[in-house]
Amino acid sequence: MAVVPAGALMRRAAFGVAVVAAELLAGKRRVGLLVGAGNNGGDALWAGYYLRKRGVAVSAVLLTPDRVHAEGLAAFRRVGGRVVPRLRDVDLVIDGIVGLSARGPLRPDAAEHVAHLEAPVLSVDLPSGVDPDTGAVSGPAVRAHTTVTFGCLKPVHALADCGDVRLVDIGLDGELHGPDLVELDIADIGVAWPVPGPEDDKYTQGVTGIAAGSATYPGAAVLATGAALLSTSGLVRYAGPAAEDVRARWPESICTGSITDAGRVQAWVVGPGLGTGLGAEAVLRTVLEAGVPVCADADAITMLANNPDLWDARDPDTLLVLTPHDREYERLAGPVGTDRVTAARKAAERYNAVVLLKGHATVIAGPDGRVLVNRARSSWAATAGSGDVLSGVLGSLLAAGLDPVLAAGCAAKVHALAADLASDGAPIPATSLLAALPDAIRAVRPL
Ligand SMILES: NC(=O)C1=CN([C@@H]2O[C@H](COP(=O)(O)OP(=O)(O)OC[C@H]3O[C@@H](n4cnc5c(N)ncnc54)[C@H](O)[C@@H]3O)[C@@H](O)[C@H]2O)[C@@H](O)CC1
Ligand SMILES: [K+]
Repeated sequence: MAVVPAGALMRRAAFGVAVVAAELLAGKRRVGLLVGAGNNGGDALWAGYYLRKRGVAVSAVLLTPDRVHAEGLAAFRRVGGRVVPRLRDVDLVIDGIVGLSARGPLRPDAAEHVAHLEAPVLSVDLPSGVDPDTGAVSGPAVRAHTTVTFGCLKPVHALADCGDVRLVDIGLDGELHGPDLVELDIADIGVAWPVPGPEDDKYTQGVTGIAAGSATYPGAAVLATGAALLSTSGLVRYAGPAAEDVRARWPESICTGSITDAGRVQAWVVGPGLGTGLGAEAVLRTVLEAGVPVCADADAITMLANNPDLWDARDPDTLLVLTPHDREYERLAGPVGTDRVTAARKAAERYNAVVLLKGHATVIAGPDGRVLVNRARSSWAATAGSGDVLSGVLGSLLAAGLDPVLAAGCAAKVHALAADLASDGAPIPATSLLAALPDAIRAVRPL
């Protein structure tokens, strides 16, 4: 703002909104603006100005007429924009209610206008009512078909549903500091995913150990072992009471009934279906003492939360990835609350571990402060056994020697992708998600 003429950034932003609006209109001609008190409303008014100049009919509801962007309103009126009490018969709504300074849900009068909309909504910067920093929705909020944002993506775009997000360059290059959150894309994952080279054999690619399952829950062991087998070409060892079931389903795995004769591994997965009794505690202790990276999931997290003495089994330099859902997180570190990034960071720091907090937006925090986010495109992965598959994938990436934050990010993304591919619009069990892992890995691998 110090180096460009006053108002220039807003007009660039608004021009970007108008271009996307024209594209969404696809020849239709009536646009309605919802205009709030700040610069977000100013953007909407200026977008209305540019659309008017293209011959679009634009009407605007001023939610706070006494606090409106004065220049934007004057420009809008100059080209024949109309101020109306209520939007009627429009083909597209531009949401300029609140932007980056928003706090809390929509106020009742704004909520009332939004509740009756039938046309698709194009949100300026973010869907109003969604928290810009956390993506939390704590009351009425706009549901955006498309969001146009400026300069860089904000946390809300990675954490919440903003519809199709379009980024408009307004000339901030060089003025922005590095990102607070990173979302891995397919190319990042394709480059990182371990595949065998000409010099490799079954041992050089990392041996994954699976300490999971019980007489009651043998399926968790079968799913986690299968996921590890399908994710990399390294060997997989299973140790535990589900050895018979695992061997029957996965003859290529090496199965033993007890952790004590499992043999050497390069990483352990511990917890899925394991139970929380004394035997399970002994297994967890053995795994933590092994001095190799550990992915601790499900019952392992519960045991670590209930019995802090177990932490003493771990050499503090042993890499640990914890993969809690919200209830498991709560046992470890208290309620997650609405700020999932801060929650994941807090637990990562407290336990000197990588924390993968599961959710529609999965947040991964490293003890070094790095944070990755992966927003699933669907919710089909929210099914029983899905977490067992995730931990198996993650364990095999740890065994292959991937950095644990990267391993967690790659596992979360490929897991979500496998759910999408398997589902194709219908509910799926975790076995189908598992079966889709090879397709998901093929989809991220470079050509
Ligand atoms: N900072 C920049 O460089 C640029 C900012 N631009 C726009 O400016 C926006 C930020 O503008 P402002 O800082 O003026 O603030 P906003 O337009 O986000 O909010 C305006 C005011 O609304 C009130 N408010 C907060 N929460 C509310 C709620 N839940 N319901 C009703 N009212 C609420 C507050 O009094 C707040 O100050 C960005 O989102 C973007 O659209 C763009 O023009 C491009 C350049
Ligand atoms: K908005």
